Amino acid sequence: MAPTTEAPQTVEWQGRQVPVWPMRTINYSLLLSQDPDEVEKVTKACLEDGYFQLDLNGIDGRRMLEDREEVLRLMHRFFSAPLEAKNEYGLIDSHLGYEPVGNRTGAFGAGTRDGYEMLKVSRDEIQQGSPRVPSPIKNSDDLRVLEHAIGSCNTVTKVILSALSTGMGLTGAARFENSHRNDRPSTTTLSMMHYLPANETGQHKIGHQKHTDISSLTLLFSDQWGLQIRPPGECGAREMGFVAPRPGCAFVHVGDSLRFASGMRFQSCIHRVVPFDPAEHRYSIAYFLRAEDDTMFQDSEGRWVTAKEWHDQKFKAFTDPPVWQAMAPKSMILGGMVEDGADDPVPIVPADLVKGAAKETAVEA
Ligand SMILES: O=C(O)CCC(=O)C(=O)O
Ligand SMILES: [Fe+2]
Repeated sequence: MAPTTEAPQTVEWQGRQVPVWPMRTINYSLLLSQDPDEVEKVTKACLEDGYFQLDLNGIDGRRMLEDREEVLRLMHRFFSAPLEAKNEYGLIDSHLGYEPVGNRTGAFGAGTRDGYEMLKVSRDEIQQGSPRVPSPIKNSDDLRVLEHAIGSCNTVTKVILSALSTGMGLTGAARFENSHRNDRPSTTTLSMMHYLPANETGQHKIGHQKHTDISSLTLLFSDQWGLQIRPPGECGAREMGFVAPRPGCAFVHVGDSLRFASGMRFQSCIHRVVPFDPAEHRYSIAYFLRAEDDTMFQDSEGRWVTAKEWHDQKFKAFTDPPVWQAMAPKSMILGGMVEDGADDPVPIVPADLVKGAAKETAVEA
């Protein structure tokens, strides 16, 4: 592996040095022309790591970056609206609608809840021209912002998917794009997340639980620290470490569906979100490119499932109460990826704001 990042190798978090994992950087403009070296590089990144930084600086990616800025502005406005307005439709479907803080398990496992609110907009609904979005962002300018962003994210992720098909030597109907056609129903969605400061949510509502994504590819934007990953290692995924935000880049990672579609050859990325600075509001945007609903693949337990079934079962595992979640196979939450040791090798030195959460981690480990 050839790491290409200027980020520090460790960073201080909660009183100890935590790794900042190096990773490959893929140039979007080169990928757009299917540059053979870049195709090989992105394929290797998915085979060996399951993630990479996508550099969108330059004429081809700049439009995506501008769309992202517009979405960020819209998010700030939306999330400051009253709860009743944001929750006008509630969670319409698991890939569509509003979820308040605390709907899922939190960053530090059983007994904690998540510390973010989230609005998801379905790509299919945007394409059909009748999206159900809450009134604070329902005017025509806002809908255009969402349409542009979803259009850009769709193009960018399809370019990556196409390079991966080529890199894996797939042809004709076997190419990954053929199970991600725009006119077929899917749970593909744009997800906008707002993590509240830990001192507002309290010590038991923090971050985002450790998981792999349901999706084929996730295109993730955030300027702020907080995302952690466990890179795959020879004896199972290694220690939790941070992903350094990079200007003009998106963090792209492989989710379960593409790992399954690759016959388990691609790595699915184990990640979670923790409060890097417990006093700040954190904003992130994730585009989840998902396979057509009726795509069949063999999951981590060897069962034949459709993309929609995997989506619904795993979403349920994310939102189930801890007792039920503990009964779900571990391969559900982590997509069959294996870990080496606990998330945090030594118990976290408790910072005042997350004292309860740190205790939970120590117990869990
Ligand atoms: O907020 C982030 O940076 C990551 C969110 C995430 O992992 C997810 O929504 O699946
Ligand atoms: Fe995720």
